[in-house]
Amino acid sequence: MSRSNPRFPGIPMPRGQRKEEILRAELPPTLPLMALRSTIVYPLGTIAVQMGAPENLALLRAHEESGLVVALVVASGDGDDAIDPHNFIGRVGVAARVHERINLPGDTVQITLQGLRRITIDAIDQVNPFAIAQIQGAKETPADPIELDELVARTVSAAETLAELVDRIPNEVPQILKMNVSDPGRFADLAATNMNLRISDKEEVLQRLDIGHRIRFILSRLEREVARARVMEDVKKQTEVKIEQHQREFYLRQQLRAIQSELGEADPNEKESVDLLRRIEEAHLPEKVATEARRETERLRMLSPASSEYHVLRTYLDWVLALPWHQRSADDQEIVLAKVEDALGDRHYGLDEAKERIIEYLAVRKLRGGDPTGPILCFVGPPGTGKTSLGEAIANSIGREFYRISVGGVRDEAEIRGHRRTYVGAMPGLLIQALRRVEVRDPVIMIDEIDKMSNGGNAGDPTAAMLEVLDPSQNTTFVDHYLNLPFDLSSVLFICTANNLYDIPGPLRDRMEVIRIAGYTIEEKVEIAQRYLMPRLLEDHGLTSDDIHVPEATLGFITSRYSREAGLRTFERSLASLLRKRARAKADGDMSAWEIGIDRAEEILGTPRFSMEEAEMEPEIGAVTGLAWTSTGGDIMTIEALRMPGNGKLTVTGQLGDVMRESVDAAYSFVRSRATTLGIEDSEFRESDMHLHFPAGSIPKDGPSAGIAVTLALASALSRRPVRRDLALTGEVTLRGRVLEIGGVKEKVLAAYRAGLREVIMPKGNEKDVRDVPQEVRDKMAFTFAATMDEVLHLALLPHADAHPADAMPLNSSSAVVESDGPAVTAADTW
Ligand SMILES: Nc1ncnc2c1ncn2[C@@H]1O[C@H](COP(=O)(O)OP(=O)(O)OP(=O)(O)O)[C@@H](O)[C@H]1O
Repeated sequence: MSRSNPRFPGIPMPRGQRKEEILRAELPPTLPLMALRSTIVYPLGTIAVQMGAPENLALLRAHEESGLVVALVVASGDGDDAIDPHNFIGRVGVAARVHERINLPGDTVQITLQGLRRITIDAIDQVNPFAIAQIQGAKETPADPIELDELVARTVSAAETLAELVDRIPNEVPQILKMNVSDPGRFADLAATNMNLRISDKEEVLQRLDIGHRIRFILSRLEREVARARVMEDVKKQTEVKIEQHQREFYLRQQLRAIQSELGEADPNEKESVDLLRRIEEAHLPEKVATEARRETERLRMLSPASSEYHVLRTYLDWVLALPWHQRSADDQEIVLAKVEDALGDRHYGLDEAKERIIEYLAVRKLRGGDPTGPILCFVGPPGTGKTSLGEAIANSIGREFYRISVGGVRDEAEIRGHRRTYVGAMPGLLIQALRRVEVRDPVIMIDEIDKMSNGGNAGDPTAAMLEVLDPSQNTTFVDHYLNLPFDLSSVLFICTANNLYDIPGPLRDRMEVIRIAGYTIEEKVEIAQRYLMPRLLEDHGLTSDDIHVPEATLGFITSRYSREAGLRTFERSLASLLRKRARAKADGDMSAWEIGIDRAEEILGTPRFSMEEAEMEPEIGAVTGLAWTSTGGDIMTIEALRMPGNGKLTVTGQLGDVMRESVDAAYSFVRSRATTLGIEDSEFRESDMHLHFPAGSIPKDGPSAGIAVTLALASALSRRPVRRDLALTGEVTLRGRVLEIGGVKEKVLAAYRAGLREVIMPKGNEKDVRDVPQEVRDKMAFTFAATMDEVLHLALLPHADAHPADAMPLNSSSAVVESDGPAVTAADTW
């Protein structure tokens, strides 16, 4: 009995039957069929296999006698497929003898198989419980001897190369092959067994009865393996070189560091990068940020501290580490609405609608918790009306930091989004700077003057960048150009402020929840001064109410004669001037109680800047009081029309925009069309020139809402009929005389009221807007809502008055002229 040689499978131990005996042995006509899945034994070879398939186990159980001979075949497919023995009919198998059975745990039996001869399966006699096949010895075709030599030589040479290149193939294999060249069939089987072919190739070798074909097939497989092994070898070599280089550098660097530290010259770069890496770990940065920071630290280590790049990188890392990636002061869920309500109420007079809407907005934010989508709050109103202080109060009451960014005049996208690091002196944008300053990621950031941001230009569109900052659907991954890393801005509560809603770039305006703050009446300002401004100012100046007392009448005098504005800025400044005087005196030892009467106030503040009653009340020809709506609130404005001999020319002066100029032309045409009704001779138009002037010429004016005032002024001058000056007008007029709706009603009415006027004519379409005017003002004023210009003319134009000859007579130049507390030139004002 031969045993398997463990070193060379298929080479029997030189014991037991000899080859000739085996080949000569008679085979019975039927043999039990045993299908193997992952291996095969060729004639004269020996292998040990473990049997687990039920049919093979059944076969072994049925034939326990020693020396059992079976027909071995190779089953294709994977292990789970059932085997149909009929598939093997016509195929080549191996008659093999079963030796040595060893029972193993788990219903497995290990047997040793010795291959005897190739056989062909002719038929299947039985299928269950194991198959029995009719067989006969296979007839092999010998190879062409000339071709054979070459094939064998090439196969041996390929085997030698492979044995050299591939570790799995023992170096003795080519030797064994050489020793068996005299039996080419056997030679081929030995090569197939020892050269590590896959099972499908081994099966192919088994099937080939033509010896020449068999060897050629093996040769093709070996040559393919040689080619593959060569490629693998090359790759391996290259990788080894690389690894060697890395290792070399690593060891050298380690040595360098060891030497440096021995000499007390430890690399400062090294220390710095170690320190940075520690800070990166401690900062618990988001994973992406930490990875980037680590990478940049590694780069820093390589750079010379003297290089400019080193400093750029160092500053960058400082920015990354200083930003509040996680730090928060409070959660949206923690907002206590009652506290906000108290804070807003405690510090602000009136503004009921604004307060209400702020509370509603915060309520929604609180309910939505971590998902603060929704509109952006925007306070719109004239300067000094409390927008900033509302923002501060909100931040305080919800326990957040407050920060103000002014974007007025910003024309470069980089101011918002930062410069790329490649620029010299690059910095992050305003937003990231603000976050570094406040050190938390959830502050209240007030973006001031968003209406004065210029949109578009060579340097990128700041509006688009602003939109990305403010839009809750985009700002979770806001990427500043300098940082080049996404920062989540969604926890920031943004509040924008603007003086003029219509100057806010459209895309931004669409996403805003606008809260309008219109301005205060004199009475309101006095009340605010008593309740809020004075106590605060006293404290700021180190005074108490015992040191100085400013009675209500004086407060009213100061606000109407020193500041004519919608807000409280100038008023507050005037009061501060009073208190400074008092503080100085107190510092000099004056401990008396100052009572500030009107005279005393005038003494301290100087001559009043505004006359007592601004508006002219006496009817005049060609002078009309219009109402304007500017970015500093509402204002009254006199429009003067003058007729003089000439030839029908119309001159307009006073810095007007296109829309206003066109409305003057339209007004002139309308007046001509109503000439008969107004009692104007047709010759008047041909023989007179008209000059229309809008005083306060330094302030640009535009918009259509001066329409009815202009028409009235022209009609008055041409018809020589006086106009009522105790009323103010606003409204757009069409060529055919229809009066159209205008904006800014509340501001305009408050301006008229401040100027002492008690009657206003406005378009019928604006009747609804009067609701916004404070009740106490409404109660004291009369409103007329006109649908047509004819109604306006009827109401405002008085009958001819001989006392007012109008021809070429200069108008009273003291007629009310707009005075402005704001800058000399404000943005496009709207009528
Ligand atoms: N309703 C109010 N009650 C009490 N104080 C007020 C009120 N409105 C404004 N103030 C005070 O007026 C001053 C100016 O207000 P604030 O600075 O908030 O104005 P603003 O609207 O932000 O102006 P700007 O548009 O110029 O920034 C502040 O001292 C503020 O406290």
